[in-house]
Amino acid sequence: MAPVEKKRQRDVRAQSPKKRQRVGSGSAGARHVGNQIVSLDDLAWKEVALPDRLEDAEGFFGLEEIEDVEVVRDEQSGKVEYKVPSSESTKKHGAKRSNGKNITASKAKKPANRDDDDGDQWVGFEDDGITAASSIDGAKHALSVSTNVKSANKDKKNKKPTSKELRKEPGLGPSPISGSTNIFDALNEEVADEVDVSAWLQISLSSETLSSLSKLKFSHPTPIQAAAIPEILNGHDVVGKASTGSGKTLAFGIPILEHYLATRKEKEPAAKATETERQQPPIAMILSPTRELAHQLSAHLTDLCSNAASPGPLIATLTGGLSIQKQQRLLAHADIIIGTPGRLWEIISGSKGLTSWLKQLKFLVVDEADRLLSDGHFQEVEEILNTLDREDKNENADSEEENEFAGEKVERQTLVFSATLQKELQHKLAGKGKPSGGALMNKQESMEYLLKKLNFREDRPKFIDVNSVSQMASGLKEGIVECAALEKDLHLYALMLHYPKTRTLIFANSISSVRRLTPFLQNLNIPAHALHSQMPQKARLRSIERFSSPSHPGSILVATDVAARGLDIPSVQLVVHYHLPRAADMYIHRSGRTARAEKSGSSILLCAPEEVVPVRRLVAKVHARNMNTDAPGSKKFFMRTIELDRRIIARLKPRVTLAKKISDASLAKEKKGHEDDWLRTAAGDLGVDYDSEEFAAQEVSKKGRGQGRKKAEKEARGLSKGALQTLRAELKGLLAQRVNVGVSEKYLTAGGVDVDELLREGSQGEFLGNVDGLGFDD
Ligand SMILES: Nc1ncnc2c1ncn2[C@@H]1O[C@H](COP(=O)(O)OP(=O)(O)OP(=O)(O)O)[C@@H](O)[C@H]1O
Repeated sequence: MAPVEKKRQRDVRAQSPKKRQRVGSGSAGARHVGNQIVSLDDLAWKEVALPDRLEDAEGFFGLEEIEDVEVVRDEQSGKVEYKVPSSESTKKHGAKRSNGKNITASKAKKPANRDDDDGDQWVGFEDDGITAASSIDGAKHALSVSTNVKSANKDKKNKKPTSKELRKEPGLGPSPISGSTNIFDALNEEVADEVDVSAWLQISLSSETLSSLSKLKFSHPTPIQAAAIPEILNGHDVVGKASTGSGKTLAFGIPILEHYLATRKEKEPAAKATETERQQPPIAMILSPTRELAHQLSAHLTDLCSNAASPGPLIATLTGGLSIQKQQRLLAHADIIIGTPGRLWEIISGSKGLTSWLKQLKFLVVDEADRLLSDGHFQEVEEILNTLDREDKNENADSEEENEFAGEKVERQTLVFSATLQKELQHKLAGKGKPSGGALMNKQESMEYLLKKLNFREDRPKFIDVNSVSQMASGLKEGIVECAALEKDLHLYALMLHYPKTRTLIFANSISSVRRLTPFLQNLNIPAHALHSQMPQKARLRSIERFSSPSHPGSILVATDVAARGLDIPSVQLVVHYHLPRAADMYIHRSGRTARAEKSGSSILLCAPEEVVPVRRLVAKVHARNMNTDAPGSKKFFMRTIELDRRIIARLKPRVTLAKKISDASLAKEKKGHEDDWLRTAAGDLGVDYDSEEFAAQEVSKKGRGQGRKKAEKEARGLSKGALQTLRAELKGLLAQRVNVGVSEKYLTAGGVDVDELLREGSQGEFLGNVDGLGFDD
């Protein structure tokens, strides 16, 4: 390998401690100095004199060069070593490191060649690969060194760092290496993958967590993270409320990771133990209202943890629709359990040894707490909570009711998060009144009840509300498209054409609507995927995967409210409410699938004339505080009415009519197939013959509700294969045709490309009437 000559430049970025650690461990090669391999920092760097005219150095402070160094990289491990001629190495370093074991450098035990570096704070390079930065204090120390150097650089005219100071930095800046192996560039790439995380120093976190955050490129905590993490680390119960997409997952995920790092890092790999050998109880249990959210939480925490620790915590995700046996095996060794209440309860109630371990949980997290309580999950949540606290019940209680709330204070911390919680609950919680029990509790009473059931370890959990003014993300723009109830499909299609190549989530209120709308849009060449709770779990995950795929930025997901909560799919730019959300909180959560993590996005309600009043009421509820307050941070709320040009709508109608006919026919045939199967099975069970024609004739003779729909279904079912093919061919022809918008020469095609062009060329007046674009420009 050719000897290389390299110039290095001080890298002024703050590096994460982990990075330093990694470089440090690479320098373990220094133990072999006698064999002419030295660490990067121990090479005989020479300072390069800069010409005077580079007085402010343009960032080139402390350029150093090195000669006669051979850079060797192990292809398999990627480890980099630096070889210098024997005489050079012994001249500079030989006397220093004859025995690797003795070279455990720390601030106190500096290598001999740094004896002249009095006052040096840098402790990142240690020869045994363990840096002082691996402790919490060390991390802060190391980061603050980098940060200080960075700010010193900003002020470089006043204070030029000495070469000694520069040597504190790893020196992996741009590298004009001559030679065939540009190994320094590879290292630089790694550094470029990380960001300055000094803004996180306000929270006391371990170096491993900081390193992970750096790799995730999370340069600063979000407000809910900054407020909640310290409270959780201090052992408090927390009820956290923050707008959608504001980072609530890591607000509880980071403290769980910190606990793991502090207590478990060195444990035996879990996979080695058998079920009966479980050594330690799980640290945390996280309850999620939906399967998709549970899997997403798991992925999010895995990202955080796997970057921070090896081995990282074992995360078991327990949701319905996937093999229960596999989940039971995972659960046996899990450090973190994430699950939907139904499957969790199924496993917990069927397992004998598990309960005693679960009682020792350190954290119970109730994500999307208000949803967990409603929508039929509550009974299972209650069962799980009762199980966790069973031993704590007062055996002498006179009545079952008294017993219900007689739980002793537990050790575990309880963390409750959502974008929609009512602060009033906190006050209620402190009150003496007994909740009115039974299934008919309203939502607020139910929440109060849940909070009591959660058996907080403190009398009053810390209530953190970082968005007391608005639950909606600040980058969200909202609008309404008014249209006749029977024209919603048409307007939906027109909207999709207005937003080509836009990742869009369409919400409908029923599974049957999702089943209908998805093929309808597909017939119109719109890349739609379905998501609802009756789909097999694997198909659900596949839909989300396809919808999220970066290679298909214009994917559409048609979903029920199963997708409304918590789902974090990158770059969803538009949410369309095909049906009005049933409640204000659902509007917030649905709309919260866009404009996440400080990005922007739009939410549009398709609204029939008779729905205008309920919409206004709903919107008023959501934005009530915004509209009534001058509080800082409140913005003037403005919901635009978006008018789609009638001429365009009229010209799209034939396509839509055909697409509907085709999808209705396919659905009716499918439905008939299912019905026949069901009736045949039922008839078989009863021991009678089933004749579908005879059954249909009897149905038709009955009068009453639903006969119109049934008739339409029958007609759709009656379309022959050939007729269906003719319709498809007709639609194909229409999709390929221009849609003349009258005055304009422009045209639409199903691909939507021409709409783009239309808008770009200033013809939007033609296309959109008097609306500015879609009304979201300011
Ligand atoms: N400190 C941070 N800096 C930048 N991005 C972050 C940070 N913390 C989290 N994120 C990102 O923000 C996005 C939203 O986070 P998360 O899903 O936790 O939001 P949420 O508040 O739980 O939303 P919802 O209420 O909809 O469930 C995620 O993509 C996450 O990776």
